[in-house]
Amino acid sequence: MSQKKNIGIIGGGNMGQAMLSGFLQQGITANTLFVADHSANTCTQLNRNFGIYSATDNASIADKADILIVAVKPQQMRSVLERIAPCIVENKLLISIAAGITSMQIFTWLNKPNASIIRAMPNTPALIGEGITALYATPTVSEAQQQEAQVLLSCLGKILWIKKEEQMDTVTALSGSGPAYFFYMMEGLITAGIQLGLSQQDATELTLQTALGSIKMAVAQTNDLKTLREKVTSKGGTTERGIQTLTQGNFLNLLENTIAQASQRAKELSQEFN
Ligand SMILES: NC(=O)C1=CN([C@@H]2O[C@H](COP(=O)(O)OP(=O)(O)OC[C@H]3O[C@@H](n4cnc5c(N)ncnc54)[C@H](O)[C@@H]3O)[C@@H](O)[C@H]2O)C=CC1
Ligand SMILES: O=C(O)[C@@H]1CCC=N1
Repeated sequence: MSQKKNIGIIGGGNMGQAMLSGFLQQGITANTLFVADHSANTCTQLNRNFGIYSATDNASIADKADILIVAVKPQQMRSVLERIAPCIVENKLLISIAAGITSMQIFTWLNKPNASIIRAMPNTPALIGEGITALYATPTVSEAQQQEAQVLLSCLGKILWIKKEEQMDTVTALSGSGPAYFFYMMEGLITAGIQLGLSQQDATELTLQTALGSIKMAVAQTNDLKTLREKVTSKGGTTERGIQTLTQGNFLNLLENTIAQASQRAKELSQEFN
């Protein structure tokens, strides 16, 4: 991707670094990427590992950036935004990836009702360009800025625009947190395989390739998910017994509750750090 805008990221942690990797892999040049992190150690590592400019002073990075991504924890959002507010001049696009924190809170903490704010919810597969980022643009964001955000964040994988901001909490619970659920499930399958006599190496290879193959079939959409499941499930066979066990354990209910609870937590984060 070729672009001339300066991209700033405040917060060079897990998600900040996943985004940085995605940008660099897609050809955004290191001399247009600037990261602020309050840890001097992190700044040194970012500079060494990614060859980008990094500093502990948020305002200096906010000043340099045409597009500023704020990637600190929800609990740090208020103090970070209040301090960088003078740097958020007209035409600068601010993208927040913080779970739960609403655009209303961002406008209030910046004390800039006309600032251009986009809320984004990426996920860690951004690291390898296989993420999905949901985006919500506030009414102050121009068409051109939406396009800029879309082009930039497409470096991380797919993009999905959301029209209603309240849906961002569900999105956060589903795709923001989602990689953790898949990793957890794979951890569990590997452990089960080992407990039933497989070596760690064999259980891992069987689990990961099965996950990869299943995902590829699901994405190919030659059949819907139910049909794909039914094609594995022989009558009176092994899968049927396995699925029965999941059903008896209320697996689908558990998943529904998982997303509901994670979404509820996003709402709480917003209230806690108001
Ligand atoms: N980790 C994930 O999978 C995802 C995280 N998010 C959101 O991204 C944000 C960051 O999450 P993570 O990267 O997981 O957290 P993290 O803790 O790994 O990274 C946060 C970084 O911010 C730095 N930091 C803390 N206070 C700061 C300050 N005042 N000024 C500058 N830097 C500061 C920390 O040193 C740290 O490197 C959160 O708001 C989270 O909701 C969104 C989508 C996915
Ligand atoms: O767990 C969290 O709060 C963040 C938001 C989505 C993924 N990680």
